[in-house]
Amino acid sequence: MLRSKVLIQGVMPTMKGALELQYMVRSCGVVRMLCAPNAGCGQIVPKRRVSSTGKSSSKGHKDLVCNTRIRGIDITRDPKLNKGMAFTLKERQVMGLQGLLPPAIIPQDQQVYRTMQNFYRRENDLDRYIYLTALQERNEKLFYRVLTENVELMMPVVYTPTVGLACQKFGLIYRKPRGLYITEHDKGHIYSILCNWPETDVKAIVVTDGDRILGLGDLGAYGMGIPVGKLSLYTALGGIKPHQCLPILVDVGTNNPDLLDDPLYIGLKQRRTRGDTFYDLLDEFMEAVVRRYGQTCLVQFEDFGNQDAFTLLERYRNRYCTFNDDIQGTAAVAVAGVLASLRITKTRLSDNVFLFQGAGEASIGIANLIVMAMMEEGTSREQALEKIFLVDSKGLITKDRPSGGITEHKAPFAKNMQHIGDLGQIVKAVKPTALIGAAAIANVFTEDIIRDMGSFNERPIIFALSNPTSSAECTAEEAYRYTEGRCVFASGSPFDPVTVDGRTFFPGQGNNAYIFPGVALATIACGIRHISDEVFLKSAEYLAAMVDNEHLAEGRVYPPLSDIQKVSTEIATKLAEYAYKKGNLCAHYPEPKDKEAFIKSHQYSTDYESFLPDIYDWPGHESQL
Ligand SMILES: O=C([O-])CC(=O)C(=O)O
Ligand SMILES: [Mg+2]
Repeated sequence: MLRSKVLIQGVMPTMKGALELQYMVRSCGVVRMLCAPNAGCGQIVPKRRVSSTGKSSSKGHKDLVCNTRIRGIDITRDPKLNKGMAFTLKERQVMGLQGLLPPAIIPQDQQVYRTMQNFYRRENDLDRYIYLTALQERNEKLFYRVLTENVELMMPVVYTPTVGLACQKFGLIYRKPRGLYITEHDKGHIYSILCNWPETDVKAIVVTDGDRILGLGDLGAYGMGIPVGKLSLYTALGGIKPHQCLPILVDVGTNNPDLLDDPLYIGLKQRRTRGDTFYDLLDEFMEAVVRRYGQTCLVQFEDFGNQDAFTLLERYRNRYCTFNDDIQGTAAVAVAGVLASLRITKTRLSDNVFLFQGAGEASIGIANLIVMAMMEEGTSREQALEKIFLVDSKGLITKDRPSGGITEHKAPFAKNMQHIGDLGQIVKAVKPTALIGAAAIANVFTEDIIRDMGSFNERPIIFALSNPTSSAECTAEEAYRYTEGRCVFASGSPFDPVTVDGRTFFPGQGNNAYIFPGVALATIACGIRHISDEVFLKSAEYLAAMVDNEHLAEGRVYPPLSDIQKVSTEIATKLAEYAYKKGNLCAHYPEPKDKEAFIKSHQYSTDYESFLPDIYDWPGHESQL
């Protein structure tokens, strides 16, 4: 192989450093200056990360982000490589970018400023969603920098509630393919479709079939917005590297008549295929994931229909590395909120009586985790089940309910009492200490119901968990106002602070976003093979312990959203400690001593990589030149 020293010619006088730049050229003429002598093909080895403030940062690993043969305009078209106008003069010269960019060199800090200006100029959240999506597709590092620095402002845009609207309008706002679409016609070829995905280092997949998108129902292929949004939070909150994340939509049709008639619909125009054909397709999918990405590739199931969600979780939980966010993630965040509430109500968990409006994925998931937590307190399973009441579309779940419809998941909670249909009457009969809504029936917590909760309890717990905001069981304002500010409130979608009688309350957002990024980060870092319910109970306990007394005094049962990245890292660290202590949970050994440093070493950095490391810093460079 011919290697020679090359001097860059014809650069501006200010770039004296560039004139001295030496790099290697292969006989074929392809510039190799980005590869360290021992690096694998295409691997950037930056000398160090330089943050926008000019400080070196040790956060994050070096990433396999760049095919070094990409040059010129193609670099600016690759969101993983593109830095916009932040490319330095040296980089522009060496990488064939001169003339393709305006002459100004604009560092990332200034790009952030410009991005924020553009963000604020948009008139509504859907436009802001479209703007941020375009940024993500143009300059990934900049997108994650603005998102991580403005979580409170932007999470409601890239995630709940706006992502719900974005899914509803997906046909209209669709620009570019993001993620993989697998249809039932791909049966027998799913592995080769996974091979079409350009990244080989995928560690986490979020998959949906679009059957129950948030509380909005069947949105079919428009549901792709959900895996995309969830995985944006994997990176923004958990620090999981974007190239390790893969959003997938499994399209087996939709039963939504509006979509079947919609000329903009992007999915298969057919009614949903269910039953064995559907399960066989999912079986092939899971096998293909393992074949392509290995056994420790995490698969998060999201927004599947109720029955399928339970069936698939049972089918795969002990065979693959998987969890269902709507059952287990939501359960953990709700239980965390309840555990924190107990410090306000000054009760034990087992002293409480829970009434769930809804008996679907979320309610059953939460109810089961509460049973586990009560058993940890020393209560028997039978006694714990007695304290939990479920209401579904046919009313209270009782043993000999005339209307039936009691599935195996609801059955353990069925009560030996007379059947009551109306929620208001059920609340009066049961007198719960905690009322939890998760059935996406908007405004079902009426003024009377909320007032009743306030009359039975000094500090009633009221959680309106349904998403998006339009599906919430009541607003934060209603809950606080009708209980004279005495309730402990949380909701699935964000609500603004509420002032009642001169006191301001900060409603907590009991959204699984407090849980899944941390669980995913620990799973990926440690190679946790199977994610047990205990992992979620532990996560709930860790999260509840992060709520300090000042927060509780303001009515918050979760740490402030502005701390959610810290929370995710801490949950991941504690889970790593737990998983290694348990002994057989992890695939990745040897066990790291400092779990926090270990977890952090897996996290993404939003700092731009330097494309021109100083080759003099490469060990052994002298012998290469
Ligand atoms: O996405 C969210 O905001 C929470 C969630 O999983 C759901 O509501 O299905
Ligand atoms: Mg969900």
